[in-house]
Amino acid sequence: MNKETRLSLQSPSEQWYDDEGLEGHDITLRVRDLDLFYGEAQALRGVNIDFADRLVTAIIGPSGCGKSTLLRCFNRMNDVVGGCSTRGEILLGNQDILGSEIDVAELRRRVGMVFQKPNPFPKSVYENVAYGLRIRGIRKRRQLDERVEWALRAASLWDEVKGRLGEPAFGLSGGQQQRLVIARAIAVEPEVILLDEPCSALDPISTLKVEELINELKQRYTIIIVTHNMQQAARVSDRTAFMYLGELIEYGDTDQVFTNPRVKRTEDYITGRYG
Ligand SMILES: Nc1ncnc2c1ncn2[C@@H]1O[C@H](COP(=O)(O)OP(=O)(O)OP(=O)(O)O)[C@@H](O)[C@H]1O
Repeated sequence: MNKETRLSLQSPSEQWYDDEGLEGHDITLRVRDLDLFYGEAQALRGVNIDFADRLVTAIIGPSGCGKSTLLRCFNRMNDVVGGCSTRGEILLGNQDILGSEIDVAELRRRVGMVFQKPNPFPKSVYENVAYGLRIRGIRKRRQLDERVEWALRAASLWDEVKGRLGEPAFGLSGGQQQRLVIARAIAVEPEVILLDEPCSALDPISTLKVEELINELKQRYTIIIVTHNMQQAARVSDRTAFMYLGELIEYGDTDQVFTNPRVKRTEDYITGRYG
């Protein structure tokens, strides 16, 4: 985003947009003047934000501020909500993903999503990861085996499941299921990984494992995480976006946002004055 665009986004002390930490990173997703309506109700208001490759960006803000709505725009999950409409642009590379000509299945391969509750398919551990690969035309058993192993290793799960690949995924613990879902997403080589409260249903040890995994995965992907947990946002993210009532209020380096927020509203939220 050029400086003029940046400045035009800021009305003093109401909003703050700082993209200084983004140098040296490719911008994967560019959101421009994004408005979203559920019927008559406006849930996103003029959102402008860039997300960079090989960084983790946390989206924080009080309940109902539009975090999940924004995240769901990135792989068109809002399409299934009747009466939902958008204005503006979201560019993935050079392509506006809100366009009607977009192949939504291919978009969801490029932009993988992990939800609050682990949602493995009712299939074996192996088939959960192999499923998307088969859809992409990989049929040879050896190739599938290699790719499944690679994804499970990348999701830090291989050692725990290598002896039970044929068993139902539902037999895994919640934390293992969440890492399996992450393996399923990365098997098909996405560019962006969306995480919507990925640890809220997990115990502290599983949470730690998923956070460690996020830290490893960021070496290869653009990661965007919605979380209510301030400590988690501070631990796992490089960049933080604070939203309030559908607007992006503050965006900057995570350390700066947490230690020296530029907008009073961000400070109030971070210090627990509301939300
Ligand atoms: N399917 C829907 N239909 C109508 N309104 C919706 C729908 N989903 C969300 N909303 C509304 O849009 C606004 C933003 O909701 P959203 O779920 O994105 O917020 P959030 O910040 O993720 O909240 P939370 O932290 O509680 O998950 C809220 O006012 C919510 O009631």
